[in-house]
Amino acid sequence: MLNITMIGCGAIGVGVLELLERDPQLCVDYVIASPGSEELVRQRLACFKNPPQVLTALPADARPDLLVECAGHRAIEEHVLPALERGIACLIVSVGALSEVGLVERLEAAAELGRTRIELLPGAIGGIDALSAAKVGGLDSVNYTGRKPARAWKNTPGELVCNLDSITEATVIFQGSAREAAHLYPKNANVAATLSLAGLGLDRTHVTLIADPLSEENVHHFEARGAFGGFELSLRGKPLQANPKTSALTVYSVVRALGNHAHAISI
Ligand SMILES: NC(=O)C1=CN([C@@H]2O[C@H](COP(=O)(O)OP(=O)(O)OC[C@H]3O[C@@H](n4cnc5c(N)ncnc54)[C@H](O)[C@@H]3O)[C@@H](O)[C@H]2O)C=CC1
Ligand SMILES: O=C([O-])CC(=O)C(=O)O
Repeated sequence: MLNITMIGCGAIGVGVLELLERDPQLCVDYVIASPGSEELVRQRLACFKNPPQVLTALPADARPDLLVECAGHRAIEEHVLPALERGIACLIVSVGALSEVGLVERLEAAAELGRTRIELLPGAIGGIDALSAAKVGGLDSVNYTGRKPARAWKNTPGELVCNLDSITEATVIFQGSAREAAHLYPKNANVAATLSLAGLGLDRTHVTLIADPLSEENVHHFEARGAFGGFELSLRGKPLQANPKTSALTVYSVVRALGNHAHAISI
């Protein structure tokens, strides 16, 4: 059995815990919450048969097999970097945090120091295996478009581009590099960052973000061209009820990755 620590327990975290209840090979012992939110998180977990312990930091003597981040960009600096230095293998969904200049190198150095690894999860997108394989032969272009219902862009800079409550047609709210998208939209452009880290890099991956009042889905579309040929993928993700910014596939991606660490066959 693998002992797991989970950072953050919101829409993704609760969804993951619900699914892991079925798997005797995976046990989440600790949930790390933001200071001040511990009681709220304990209430969220009250319905679980064996709720994890809720803390604000990993105890100094704790030695989980895996740490999985489901919290947000700040959690990478706060929890993932120190855990890597302590030799704890980490899986993260807030991949957009790696758009901060120098953070990739610091994570690499921390993992080398701790003789461990950090795994960037695909989250809401697919095709990362093919894209990163295509990169080996050389890529010419990767273009990504993220289209979400207007409500998913609340409390983002998209509110300065258009009135999200009154737009009647799909409206482009951002065009630029994946690095800029991930920085401006930390809760909506992790996919852009993941595609760029697998492919052409944060500065050469072109990103378009769209608020679509007529859509009920989070649609992730990308096209890649290179020595391998070309491919395009359109993924129409169902948003989570608990957080319309986040697609349900992100939860399943975390559960799949954790299962792959525990089970005899990984796929
Ligand atoms: N790679 C991907 O495809 C996707 C990645 N994400 C990432 O996952 C994150 C979480 O998504 P949701 O669960 O939907 O958000 P949420 O807002 O429902 O839950 C996040 C939880 O983490 C907690 N939290 C935030 N910062 C923390 C910290 N530094 N330490 C401990 N706890 C912290 C919050 O209090 C909250 O309870 C997003 O912010 C985004 O960065 C989200 C969707 C897709
Ligand atoms: O969950 C999704 O659809 C994708 C998402 O929020 C992100 O890329 O940050």
